[in-house]
Amino acid sequence: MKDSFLGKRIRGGGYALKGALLLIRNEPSIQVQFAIAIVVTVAGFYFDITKTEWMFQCIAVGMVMSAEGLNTAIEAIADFVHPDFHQKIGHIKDVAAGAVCIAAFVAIIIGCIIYIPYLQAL
Ligand SMILES: Nc1ncnc2c1ncn2[C@@H]1O[C@H](COP(=O)(O)OP(=O)(O)OP(=O)(O)O)[C@@H](O)[C@H]1O
Repeated sequence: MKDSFLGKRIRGGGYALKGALLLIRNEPSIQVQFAIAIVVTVAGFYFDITKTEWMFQCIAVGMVMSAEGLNTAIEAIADFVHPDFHQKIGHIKDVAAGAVCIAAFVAIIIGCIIYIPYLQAL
């Protein structure tokens, strides 16, 4: 079982889960996004949003947190391979942060499309 196809997949899933927990425990930006995810989940139940809205909301939350996780990994690699100041490292980090910015911008638009009509109906 240990080195079987299924065993390797299960072990890989365990490492990935460990990585997700490490991000939530140690990364302030992920912690903020996790808190926002909880708030919008509560809002989703409060306003009784539709199944489609739940799907878009879940995709938006997953997209932002995944992008932030990858950004964190890229920053860690950049600092590991080149701990000193370097223009190229700055560019790499800016581009990685830019990806998070795009994901967050799209998530904000999705949030507005979902919740503005519910807020107007209050
Ligand atoms: N080694 C470096 N060389 C050149 N510029 C850097 C370097 N490290 C950081 N920078 C610049 O500073 C910005 C912030 O980098 P930093 O690694 O502090 O990211 P951060 O977004 O503050 O991440 P975190 O808050 O997760 O530590 C980068 O986007 C880049 O423009």
